[in-house]
Amino acid sequence: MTDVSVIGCGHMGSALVKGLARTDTHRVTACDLDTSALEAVEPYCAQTTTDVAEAATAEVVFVAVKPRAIEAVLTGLDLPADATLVTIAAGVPRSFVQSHTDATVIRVMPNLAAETGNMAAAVAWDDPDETVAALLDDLGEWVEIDEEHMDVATALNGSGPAFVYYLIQSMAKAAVAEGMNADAAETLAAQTFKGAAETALRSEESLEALIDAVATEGGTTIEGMEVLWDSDVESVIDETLGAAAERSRELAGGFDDE
Ligand SMILES: NC(=O)C1=CN([C@@H]2O[C@H](COP(=O)(O)OP(=O)(O)OC[C@H]3O[C@@H](n4cnc5c(N)ncnc54)[C@H](O)[C@@H]3O)[C@@H](O)[C@H]2O)C=CC1
Ligand SMILES: O=C(O)[C@@H]1CCC=N1
Repeated sequence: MTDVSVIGCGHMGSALVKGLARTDTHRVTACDLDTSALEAVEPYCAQTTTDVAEAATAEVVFVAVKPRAIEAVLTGLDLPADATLVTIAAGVPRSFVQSHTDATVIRVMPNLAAETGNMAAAVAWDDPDETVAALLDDLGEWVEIDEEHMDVATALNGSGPAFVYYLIQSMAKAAVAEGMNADAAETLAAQTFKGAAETALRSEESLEALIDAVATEGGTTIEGMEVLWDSDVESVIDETLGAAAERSRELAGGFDDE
């Protein structure tokens, strides 16, 4: 049983609390200044508190407040050297967080699918931490990266769910334009993303081979793929991730570690 606290139970913090509640190997303290945020997570955790000192006794402390609020939280958080602080804030360097705490700092870029155990997370740490690795395993899939790639991870898997929702919506809209009922179109589009993602994750085949497997010779898929290959979709996606990554770099510019 790992004692975990989550400071900041808004969109991302509450997803972490709910995701951790899916297994019974954690004792979670949820901390927020906003009592309505705490009420929303109360059924999923051992205790809720508005007092950051109560959250400071956990073995692993997730800080899940907005980047602009992180300095105030760190200043009020007195963690011992044997604690681990996990920072998930976009654009906030690990060195900045480390300069405010004696705890070991691990930087993670998670996403909202933590709530359902389907999170994609990028992790930057000095040394692998088995306890944090086990927590992340419970929340979904994670990969270790160098911190210099955190800006692009923030764009790819942190912001990524929003981009994917947009693509699901676009495919569903196209089906509706062909006359399909909107609910049916959204279910089919979303489930198609889920199924394709599951295959992409589990298959040994390359993505090109997976496309080929769908595209029967003389069939329908190749007609659609020709449109995609001839379009500027790839460069638009490149710009989309580029803009989000650039914003992460801009945010980082507002923090220094002194
Ligand atoms: N929303 C998302 O999809 C993702 C967010 N993140 C990161 O997670 C962090 C939180 O983002 P969101 O959940 O979207 O923001 P949010 O605004 O939904 O939640 C922030 C929460 O922190 C609480 N808070 C503020 N000051 C506090 C304090 N001093 N003590 C305790 N609680 C305090 C607020 O009351 C609020 O409930 C950000 O740093 C963001 O970069 C990372 C990955 C994905
Ligand atoms: O939009 C944001 O800044 C946060 C970080 C990644 C996803 N949401």
